[in-house]
Amino acid sequence: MRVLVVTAVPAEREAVTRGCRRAEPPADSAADPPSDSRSGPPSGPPDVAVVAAGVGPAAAAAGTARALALAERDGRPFGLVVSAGIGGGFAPHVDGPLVATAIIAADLGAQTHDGFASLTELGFGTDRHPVPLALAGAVAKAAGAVLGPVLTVSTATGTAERAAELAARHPGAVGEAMEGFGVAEAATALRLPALEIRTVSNSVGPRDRAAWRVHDALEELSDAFTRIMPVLADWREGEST
Ligand SMILES: O=C(O)c1cccc(C(=O)CC[C@H]2O[C@@H](n3cnc4c(=O)[nH]cnc43)[C@H](O)[C@@H]2O)c1
Repeated sequence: MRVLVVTAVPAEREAVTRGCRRAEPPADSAADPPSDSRSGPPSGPPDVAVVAAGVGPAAAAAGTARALALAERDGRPFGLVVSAGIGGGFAPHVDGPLVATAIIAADLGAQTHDGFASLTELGFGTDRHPVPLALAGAVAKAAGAVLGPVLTVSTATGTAERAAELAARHPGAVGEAMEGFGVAEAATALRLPALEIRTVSNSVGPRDRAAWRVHDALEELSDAFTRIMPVLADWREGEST
């Protein structure tokens, strides 16, 4: 199965690519026969393509849609789409990897007299995409990641008040970034499952660029992909979500 990984910037794409290349192939089927017929023989490493589509949900959606369409045209369709990169963590998740249990557009909607109304609440569509939960759980286990909703914003949070507002609206949210919902929108348009994995570069809250751990987060992103490649290799489209 082909996997499309979409990042925002080239540095994230290169980190993911490094991680994929380091991954050991799954155990040889001759040495380790499958434990049950359902799983079938272990497959080889997944065919992973990594693209840097740009920062923000619109660039992410456009870049994902383009990559998916070209693959369809070439007769080499993708079976899974992953939004990956650095992101902000909601306390206490202030470092390490995060895997989305839902991909939520947190500022897609309208300001009303009663506060923010999401696209879903307005009746104009959806503000959230589900993920294949069994796969997300297996990916999180392999990566040592925290599971929870990951928010997509067009405006990165820069105050404690905004962080608290988002956390109150989305109980259990573990992270914030700017591309996941765009990637998931494009994947959903082609009826493909989507995941989001982030490694925390900063805490969601007061703007403090000096406190960002971008290099560490990129190294952790690379390591996460080394760890999850065997999981992606053995996942079959249409498996229980
Ligand atoms: O200049 C700032 O204060 C600032 C604060 C948060 C994010 C940015 C970005 O330009 C984000 C660009 C890029 O990184 C991802 N990212 C990383 N941390 C966060 C975050 O806390 N909130 C949203 N996005 C974040 C994001 O996915 C973008 O690709 C600048």
